[in-house]
Amino acid sequence: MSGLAQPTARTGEDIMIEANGVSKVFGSLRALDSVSVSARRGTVLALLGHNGAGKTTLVNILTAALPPSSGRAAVAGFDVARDPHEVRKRVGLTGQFASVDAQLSGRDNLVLLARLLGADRRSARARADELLELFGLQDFAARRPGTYSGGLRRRLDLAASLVGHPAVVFLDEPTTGLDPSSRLNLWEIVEDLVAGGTTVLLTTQYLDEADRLADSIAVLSAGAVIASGTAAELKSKVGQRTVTVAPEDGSDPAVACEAIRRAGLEPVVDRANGTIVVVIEASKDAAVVIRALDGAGIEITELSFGEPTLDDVYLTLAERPTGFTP
Ligand SMILES: Nc1ncnc2c1ncn2[C@@H]1O[C@H](COP(=O)(O)OP(=O)(O)OP(=O)(O)O)[C@@H](O)[C@H]1O
Repeated sequence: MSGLAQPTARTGEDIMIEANGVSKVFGSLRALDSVSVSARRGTVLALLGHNGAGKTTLVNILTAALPPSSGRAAVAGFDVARDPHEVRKRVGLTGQFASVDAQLSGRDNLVLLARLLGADRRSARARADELLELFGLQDFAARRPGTYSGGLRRRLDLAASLVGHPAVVFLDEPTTGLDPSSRLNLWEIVEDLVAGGTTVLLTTQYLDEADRLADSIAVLSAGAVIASGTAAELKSKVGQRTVTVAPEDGSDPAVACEAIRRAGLEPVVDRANGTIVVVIEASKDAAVVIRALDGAGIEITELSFGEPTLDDVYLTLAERPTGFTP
């Protein structure tokens, strides 16, 4: 009789996902061109890119479903080309739930998956119940997945991918089509999972999702990584932080601008909104603007900060085919 073993990474392994100069060629098409990405244990790596950028191909290589044409990829310290079985034992893939039995209840499906992974009946039931509780699915355990809402199906799908205690989970667009509260619920589940040491590779079209969940982001375009880093690093590459002030009605914008300039910053007047926009390097520069206007006797009726968003990053960096809508 056996339970579900937790396959471990190679001893001391901290980099759980690594692609090094990975290329993939399909006939005359170079789907991946020398892609390098990595993720440490217990972190989320997000892959962003338009349709056809190469995300699925990279995921297929990292899950040992497809061999790279050249370059090296490893998961949990095991090379995908040399040790594909070891890799497959350690990865969880969402989107797999469609392949299980539609006639079985949610719980019985999880039990069946655990049995297929070699657990005895008792351990399989225990693992199913553990996951049902973790995902708040106890009340739906006896129902068939076909009767579930979209949000419940995604949760069951994610639960199914975790049956074998994978060290690395691949989430392919996990919240597409979900309502805001179901998205939030799934994000919290992913955050708990990562806090527990699981490493996640997330592909998403939602930049707010990458912003919230990802420790690092790689932007893929036409098979190549065109930018990578934390969300903050990517934002600072493409955009500037600004502070926008609205001086009181009737005040002369030229006087306000002169005061800001004397304080060492460069203002721009937005005539359409009657506001003044100042590019700032640090939060303390906002105080400089306020003090400068106060010193000139100008009241401020509105004050706001502008941060570049990941949308700015994506739209600036990613090469977009005609007709593509992010
Ligand atoms: N088995 C294959 N044979 C030939 N070409 C392929 C194969 N798989 C993928 N491609 C091509 O490789 C390129 C990258 O495809 P891939 O599916 O990796 O992109 P993607 O970023 O995952 O896109 P999507 O968001 O649409 O899933 C595309 O041009 C695609 O048509």
